[in-house]
Amino acid sequence: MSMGHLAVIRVKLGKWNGMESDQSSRIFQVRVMSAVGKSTNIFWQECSVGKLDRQKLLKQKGCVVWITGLSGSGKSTLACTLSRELYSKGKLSYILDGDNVRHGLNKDLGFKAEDRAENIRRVGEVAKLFADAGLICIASLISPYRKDRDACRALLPDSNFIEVFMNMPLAVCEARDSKGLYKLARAGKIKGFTGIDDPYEPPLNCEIEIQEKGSVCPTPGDMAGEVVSYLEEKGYLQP
Ligand SMILES: Nc1ncnc2c1ncn2[C@@H]1O[C@H](COP(=O)(O)OS(=O)(=O)O)[C@@H](OP(=O)(O)O)[C@H]1O
Ligand SMILES: Nc1ncnc2c1ncn2[C@@H]1O[C@H](COP(=O)(O)OP(=O)(O)O)[C@@H](O)[C@H]1O
Repeated sequence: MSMGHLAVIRVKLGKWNGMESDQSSRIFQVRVMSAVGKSTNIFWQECSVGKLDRQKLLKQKGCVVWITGLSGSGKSTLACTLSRELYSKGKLSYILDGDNVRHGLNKDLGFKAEDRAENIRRVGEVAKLFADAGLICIASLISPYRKDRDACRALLPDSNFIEVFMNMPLAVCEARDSKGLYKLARAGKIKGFTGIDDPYEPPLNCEIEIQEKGSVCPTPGDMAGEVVSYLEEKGYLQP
């Protein structure tokens, strides 16, 4: 038995020292003490309301839509358009945007490789909780390193992590430069800017790739439509 994961065993009937009993169902629980990371002497707490119950209530399935790409590639635009489109269909989503999360939960992190890794790890854990809550969690971060994104994927049952790669050429992102950051990076005023002097590792097996057709970028509505079609096809928008 993995000490990190399986913390509660349910046994039908029988008496056993050290077990708690639920009189009505005659189901007994063994509470297993675990050590996870630096936490010792901890117990997993079960609740009778589970993910399936919440999904039934919300009439949808919890999952993570993870949008990755360069600054200016359209991550936030897709996230917002998708959230609005889902809302209009009566589906509940929540956006975890890198820029926003760095205003609170991750305000102690910068842009060194280890800070970016910790940024992605924390958002991956929070996204997992949102998916467990039954929501369609839209994570929108540069998330430049493949191994960090793959670690987030590994937190969830495989099909519940939908990686969307904003495959926009650097030249397009730089020409947009809506925040003026590329200009500062080119002038050497920002060091370690993704795509300029810091790496971006494209996904090898993403579920959805958004790219130009010819040299025309799909509209925000088209990009969101592609993700909604995927979610519909895979049954995420049903109980
Ligand atoms: N050095 C450097 N490199 C890249 N981006 C930078 C940097 N410094 C600040 N910014 C701004 O921070 C936003 C990216 O934050 P993320 O949390 O998504 O980044 S990461 O996933 O940890 O790499 C990013 O927002 P987006 O443009 O929405 O991607 C930038 O506005
Ligand atoms: N599909 C698109 N077509 C045209 N312009 C877009 C599209 N998506 C985003 N943009 C524009 O590009 C800029 C950067 O988009 P944004 O969503 O902020 O990117 P990111 O979150 O990846 O940094 C914004 O000015 C936005 O309006």
